[in-house]
Amino acid sequence: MYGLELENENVRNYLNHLYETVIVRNPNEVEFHQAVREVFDSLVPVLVKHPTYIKHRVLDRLVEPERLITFRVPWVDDEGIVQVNRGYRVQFNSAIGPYKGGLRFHPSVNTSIIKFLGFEQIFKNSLTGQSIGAGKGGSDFDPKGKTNMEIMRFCQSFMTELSRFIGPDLDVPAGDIGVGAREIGYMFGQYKKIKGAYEAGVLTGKGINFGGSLGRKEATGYGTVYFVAEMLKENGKSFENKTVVVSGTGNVSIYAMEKAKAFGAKIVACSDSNGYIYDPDGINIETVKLLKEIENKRIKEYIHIHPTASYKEGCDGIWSIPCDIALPCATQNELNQQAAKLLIANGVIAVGEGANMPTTHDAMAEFLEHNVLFAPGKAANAGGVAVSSLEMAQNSSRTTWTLEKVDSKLQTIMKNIFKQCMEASVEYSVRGNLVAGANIVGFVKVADAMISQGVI
Ligand SMILES: NC(=O)C1=CN([C@@H]2O[C@H](COP(=O)(O)OP(=O)(O)OC[C@H]3O[C@@H](n4cnc5c(N)ncnc54)[C@H](O)[C@@H]3O)[C@@H](O)[C@H]2O)C=CC1
Ligand SMILES: O=C(O)CCC(=O)C(=O)O
Repeated sequence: MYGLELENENVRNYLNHLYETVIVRNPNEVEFHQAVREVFDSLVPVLVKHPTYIKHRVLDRLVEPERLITFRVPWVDDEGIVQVNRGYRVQFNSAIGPYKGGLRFHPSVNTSIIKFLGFEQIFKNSLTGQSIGAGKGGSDFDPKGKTNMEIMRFCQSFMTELSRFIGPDLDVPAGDIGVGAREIGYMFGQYKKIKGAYEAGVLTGKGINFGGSLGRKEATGYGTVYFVAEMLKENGKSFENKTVVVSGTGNVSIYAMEKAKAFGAKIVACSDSNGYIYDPDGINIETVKLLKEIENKRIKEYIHIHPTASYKEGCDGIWSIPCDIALPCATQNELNQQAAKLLIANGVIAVGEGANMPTTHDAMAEFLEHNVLFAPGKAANAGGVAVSSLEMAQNSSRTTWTLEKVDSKLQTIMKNIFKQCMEASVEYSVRGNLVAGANIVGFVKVADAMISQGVI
């Protein structure tokens, strides 16, 4: 017993020291520090049991991206004025496959955001069971208020530079915040023009008529709900007749709402970056799709179509609405400790992260302490990148699968992820702690591959 405590302490010291090094080497990158801290916290028992990971300095290597590329993105707006943004691609880890991860266009994008997202992607992509490494990228470009032609010119300029660094067997970007099928289409067109070849597998999330996969658009949101459904089932519960609050009204949120509703839940609230709507009768998802996917309007317009609903400015208030299940699906650190306390006081039974790191460290601790079922983003939102990998498989074999086939594979993948996370939580004596389970399973596969491939 004493021996184990000593080993635990040695491992903790090693991790604390490494964490300090990460802070010193990556100053001011607070989101990246947060993502690293969460993973380190979970890995103590793994390193105690398998000191070989320390001997091979796997974590020391893992926290250092293989490559971080930044570049200038000049473009001309509709007034003929030259604008300049900054582009990023982090190629974090290629131990188990080509770099894979989305592109985010949002004014908040900086090195810290891109690195935290790329770091998360290592474990997430590993969890999918597919052969995909980890990358992430984007730009501080703000798509809000830009015309279609401005978006196209920006995407073309962005891809002109990015095209030097990507390829179907090298690095395969996709969408994220601010990047959907339209942007992927413009970037794909530019890549094709530059390369003079039709390399369908260079991007995923493409339009269905030029190599995109059926079911990719829905995959992240549906996958999140499939994962949460497994977590509820394990605890003798389900979505049936539950009240659900979902933040965001983007790609992930809309399809999480759609699947949760199909599973018998009532969605009472959703948001955008300006505010949130509350509809005690249940949100009409077709109206949300119309406003957001077709008309590109703010969510406050919803109340003009459904007068039973109300609208409030500001996004944080959404967590004060009583619900059984909360699905944060908008952005990082959108659910803080105060919000967690409110949700708990109002009787929340489960939280599923559709977004990447939407829950702050303190808020997550609050949920775990109060036995709220908690599905971490790395596991719960892995369905998107998993179906991206299925898109790559279809592109390589020049085939197109039916929606039923893709969705059935997605369900199997999400069930497997849940099962593995659960089993790891049991093996390492933290039964039901899926944060630890996800970090452990995601880590072990990549770590073993890194050791097998030598010091590179
Ligand atoms: N698109 C995908 O396949 C995947 C996305 N994710 C994550 O899911 C989250 C949402 O991504 P998407 O739905 O693709 O993006 P999106 O651009 O389609 O939608 C983002 C939504 O979040 C809202 N939002 C943005 N900033 C906000 C803020 N500061 N406060 C409140 N709301 C805000 C926007 O108004 C919008 O409704 C992100 O964290 C992303 O990294 C994770 C896995 C895959
Ligand atoms: O589909 C992909 O490649 C990436 C999805 C993504 O960016 C994510 O999982 O956060």
